Amino acid sequence: MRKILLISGKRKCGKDFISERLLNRQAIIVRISEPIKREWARKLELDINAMLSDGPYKEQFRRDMILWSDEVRRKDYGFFCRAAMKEAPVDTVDYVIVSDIRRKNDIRWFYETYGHEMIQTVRLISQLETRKARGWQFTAGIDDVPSECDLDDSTFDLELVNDAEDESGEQIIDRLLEKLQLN
Ligand SMILES: Nc1ncnc2c1ncn2[C@@H]1O[C@H](COP(=O)(O)OP(=O)(O)OP(=O)(O)O)[C@@H](O)[C@H]1O
Repeated sequence: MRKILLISGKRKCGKDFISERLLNRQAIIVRISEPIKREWARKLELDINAMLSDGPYKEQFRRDMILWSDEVRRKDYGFFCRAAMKEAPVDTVDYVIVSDIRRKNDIRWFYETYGHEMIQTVRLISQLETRKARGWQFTAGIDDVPSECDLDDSTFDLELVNDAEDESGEQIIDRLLEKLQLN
């Protein structure tokens, strides 16, 4: 593993979309939300595949998962970062893309665990209109809590606007690779 990309951004700004288009470059995607969803699915006997997909199924559990995972994080802020990295075959690839960075403590855990040289932070930004067109609507308890807002005042190695609809994602991926010099 040579580099870890930590990708953050508000809901529907394209974190999964962009991460998936980076995949053919000796990379895997790691999602911090995965161990959370697995545990939740096990406890409540939910459909784990629907929970992991980007469809609407997971949305009905989002608020409760935030509350429960915050409780776990209060005792151990790196718990889910550690679990997600442990589950993934990170040593078989050059690049690890963490596609759902949401908190300052997530970034802190990666810096502390892997060192600053290995980490690049990326913030995706989309206008409200774009996010609405992609299905986002403001939800109290989700859009106004730390899991969505903690990184609003942070700085990143790279901020990238993802407003243009570009099914191949090629333009934005080229800009990302060029800026981060990952080619
Ligand atoms: N540049 C783009 N061109 C075309 N469609 C896009 C682009 N970026 C994102 N989308 C589409 O917008 C929708 C939301 O993107 P995505 O699921 O990646 O967002 P997200 O940031 O991961 O959201 P969440 O935080 O809710 O999981 C998806 O249907 C995706 O295909």
